[in-house]
Amino acid sequence: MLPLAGILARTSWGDLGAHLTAEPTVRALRLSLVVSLWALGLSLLLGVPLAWLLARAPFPGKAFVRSLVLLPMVLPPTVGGVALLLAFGRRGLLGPWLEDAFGITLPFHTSGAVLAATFVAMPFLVISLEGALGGLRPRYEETAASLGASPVRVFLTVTLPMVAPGLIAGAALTWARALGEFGATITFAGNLPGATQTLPLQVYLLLQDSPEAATSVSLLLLAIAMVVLVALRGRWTGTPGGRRNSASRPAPPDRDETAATSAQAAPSAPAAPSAPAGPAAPAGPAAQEGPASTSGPVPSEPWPLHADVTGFTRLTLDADPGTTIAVVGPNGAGKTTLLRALLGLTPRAHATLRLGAADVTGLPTHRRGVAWVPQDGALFPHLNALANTAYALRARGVPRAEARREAQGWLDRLGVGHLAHRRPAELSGGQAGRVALARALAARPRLLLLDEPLAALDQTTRARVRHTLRGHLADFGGVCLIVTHDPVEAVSLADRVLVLENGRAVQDEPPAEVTRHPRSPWVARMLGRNAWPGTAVPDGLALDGGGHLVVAEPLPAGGEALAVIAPESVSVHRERPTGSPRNVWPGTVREITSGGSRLRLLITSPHAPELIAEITPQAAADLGLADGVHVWTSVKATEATVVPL
Ligand SMILES: Nc1ncnc2c1ncn2[C@@H]1O[C@H](COP(=O)(O)OP(=O)(O)OP(=O)(O)O)[C@@H](O)[C@H]1O
Repeated sequence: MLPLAGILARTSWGDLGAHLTAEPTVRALRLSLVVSLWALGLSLLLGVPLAWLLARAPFPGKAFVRSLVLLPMVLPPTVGGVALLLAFGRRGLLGPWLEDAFGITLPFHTSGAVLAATFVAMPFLVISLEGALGGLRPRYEETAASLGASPVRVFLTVTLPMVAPGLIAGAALTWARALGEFGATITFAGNLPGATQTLPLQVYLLLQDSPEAATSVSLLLLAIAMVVLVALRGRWTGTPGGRRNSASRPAPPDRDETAATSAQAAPSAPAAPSAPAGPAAPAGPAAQEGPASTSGPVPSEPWPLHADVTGFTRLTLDADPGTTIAVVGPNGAGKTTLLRALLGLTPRAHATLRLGAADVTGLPTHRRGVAWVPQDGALFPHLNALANTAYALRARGVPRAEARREAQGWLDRLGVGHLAHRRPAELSGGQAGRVALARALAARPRLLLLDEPLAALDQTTRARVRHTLRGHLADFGGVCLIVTHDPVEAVSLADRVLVLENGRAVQDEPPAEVTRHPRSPWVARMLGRNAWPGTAVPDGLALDGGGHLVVAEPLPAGGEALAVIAPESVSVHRERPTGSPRNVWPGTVREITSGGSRLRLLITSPHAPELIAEITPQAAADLGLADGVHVWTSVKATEATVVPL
C-alpha cells in the first residue's frame, strides 16, 4: 500500500494531462500497446497448444518441459534478455542464420521487443490454461463424443467454453505482463525511441530528467494493471467471485408449475408434432408438472448387438434389438469399464462391436452411434437444458430451430420441459438426471449405455421415471445396457440381468431366473437373500467355513453350489425349537435394522455363516430382541434352494 500511496501522493495532478499527452509518452504508449498485443497473439499461438500438451498428452520428460515453460517467470528479466541475445543476437546461435537466410534482425528492433515480452509473459498463459484444462473432467468431452460430436466440434463447443475463464484470465495477465516488461526488453532490444522504447523504459528515462512526468506515467501503468486485476475479479486465484458460474446468475423465475402448464402448452404443442422425432408427446399437464410423461415413445430402427470384450472385462454379449440388459456387480467389478470399452474410450478393455449389420469396432467414439449417460450425467454446464438436449441433433447437422423443437419434445416426455432454459447448476440432481437421459435419447443411438441413471432420483420420481424409461426402452430399437445397484431397477427394467464379478460375467439370464437361482453370493445378497457357498453332499450342502445345511432337493454330491435362503424364511426363537426344522443353529443378534414394515436381524453363529432374518416388529418385541441377545435360528429344508456354481 505504501508504494502505491507514494505514487498517488507525489502525482502532480495539475500536470497529469500534459505529462500523459506529451509526444514521447504517447509514442511510447502506442508502441507498448503494439508490442504487448503482438506478444499476446504470439503467446496464444504458441501457448495454447503447449498448455494442451502439458495438460493432456502423456510424454516422457513432461515435468522438465513444464519447468522450462515456467522458467521465465522466475528468471531475472535481464538474464532472460541476455539469454535471448545469446540465442537470437548477431553473435548468437540462430541470429546469423536468421539474418543471412531471411534478412531478419531481432535485437534492437520492435520485433525483438515483442520477442522479449513474449518470453517473459507467455508462462502466465500456459500455467493458467493448463490449470483450466487439467481441471476439466474428460467426462464432458467423452460424453460429447458419444453424442456424435467430432473432435473439432467437441473442442469448440465443450472444451473451449469450459476453459474460457482460465484462458481469458491467462490472456489478460499475459497482456499486462507484456505491457509492463522492462528488463528483457532493454537488454535484448535496447531503448530506441519509436522502435523499442516502451512505456516502462520511458518511465526509467523520465525518472532522471523529469521525476513528475515519470510519476504520471507510472500512474498510468498502475491504472492499467488495476483495471486488468479488477476485470479478472479473482479468476486467477479461483475465488468464487471470479468464477461467475451459472449458479450465481439469477435463476429464471421458478415458475409455478401449474401456471407453466398453461403458459407452455400452447407454444410447444403445435411445434412438437412437426419434429422428426415422430409422434411427440403433447406438452400436456402430465408433461409439464414435473412427473415424466409416458406418452410419445419414439420408434426407431432395430439394432441387434454383438460384442466381444477383452481386457479387464472379458465377455461375449449378444442381444436382440430392443433388449434391455441390467449390468450389476460389486464395486470394481468392471461395469463402467464394459461401457467405456463399448464406447472405445478405455485402453483397459477392448470391444469388438457389431451393431446391426455394421461393425463399428474401428470407428471413433463419435461415429459409433453409442450414446452414454455417465453416472453424474455430465450435462454441459455452459448450456441450458434445451441446448444440452439438442446437442446431438446439432452435431448431426439438424438446423438449430428444428433441433430445439425436437429437444423440447424430449424434455417434455421426461417431464422436465418447463426447465428447458435452466442451466445444469440450476437443476436438482434428479432433474439433471432426467435431462441427461433426454439428451441421450434425443441422439437416437444404436446402443444406449446408462450408468446408474436413476440413482439421484427420490423414490416417487424414480418409480415414475422408471415407468417412462420402460416405455421408451420398449420402443427403442437398439440394445440398452443399464448399470445399476438397485435390484428393483434391475428386475423391473431389464429383460436380462448380466452379473459381473472381477470383470467376468457370472450370470446372464432373465431377472426371474436370477432372482430364483442367483449364481453368486453377491447377487443373492443384492436381491436381499442369504447366500452361502459350499460343496454339495447327499442331503444338502457342506458350507464353506464350516457348518451343514439340509435341503429338500439336494444336488449331485461333490459340486460347488450356493444355498439361497430368503430372510423371511428364517425363524428366530429364544429357546431351542423342538418341531420339524432340520436346520437349527444357536446364534447372537449383532444388528437390528428397519426394512420397511419389518425388521432385519443380523445373526452370527459359531455353527453357521452370518444369517439375515426378517421378522415383524411385534415378533421382535415379543421375543425381547436387542443387540447381543442369544437366540436360536431355524430354516426348513424346503425353504433353502441350492444352485450349482
Ligand atoms: N483408469 C483406471 N486405471 C486403472 N484402474 C482402473 C481405472 N479405472 C478403473 N480401474 C479399476 O478397474 C476396475 C473396474 O473398475 P470399474 O470402474 O469398471 O468398476 P465398476 O464395476 O463400474 O465399479 P463401481 O460400481 O464402483 O462404479 C476397478 O478395480 C478399478 O479400480
